[in-house]
Amino acid sequence: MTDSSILHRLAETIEARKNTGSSNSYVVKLLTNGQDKILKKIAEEAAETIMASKDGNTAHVVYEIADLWFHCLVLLAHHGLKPEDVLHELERREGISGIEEKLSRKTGQ
Ligand SMILES: N=c1c2ncn([C@@H]3O[C@H](COP(=O)(O)OP(=O)(O)OP(=O)(O)O)[C@@H](O)[C@H]3O)c2ncn1[C@@H]1O[C@H](COP(=O)(O)O)[C@@H](O)[C@H]1O
Repeated sequence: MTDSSILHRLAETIEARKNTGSSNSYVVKLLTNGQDKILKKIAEEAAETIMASKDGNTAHVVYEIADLWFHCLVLLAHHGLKPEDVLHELERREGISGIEEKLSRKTGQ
C-alpha cells in the first residue's frame, strides 16, 4: 500500500538536490531559477488539474495533481519548509468544521 512516506522521501531527495549542482536534475534547475519559475509551474499545474477535472478524466486528474504536489514540495523546500509543516497544519484543523471556522473568523470569536 502506498502511504504518505513518499512525500517525505521526495522532500529528502529535493533537499539533497540543494547541495548538488547537477545539470541533469530538474529540481536543481527549478531551485536555481528562483521562486518565480516554481510559482509559474504551480499555476500551470493547477490550471491543468482544473482542465483534467472539467474533462472528467480521472487518470489525468491524478497525474496533474501529482505534478502539482511535486511542485508544491519544491516550493516548500525553497522556503526551508517540509511536508510535515503542512501535515501538522492539517492535523491542527482536524475536526474543525470549515463552516464553523469561517463563521468564527467573521464574528471574531
Ligand atoms: N516527482 C517528480 C516529478 N513530477 C514531475 N516532474 C517534472 O516536472 C515537469 C512538469 O512540467 P511539464 O509537464 O510542464 O513539462 P515541461 O514543459 O517539460 O516543463 P518546463 O520546461 O515548463 O519546466 C516535467 O519535467 C516532469 O518530469 C518531476 N520531476 C521529478 N520528480 C521527482 O524528483 C526526483 C528528483 O528529480 P531530478 O532532480 O530531476 O533528478 C525524481 O527522482 C522524482 O522522484
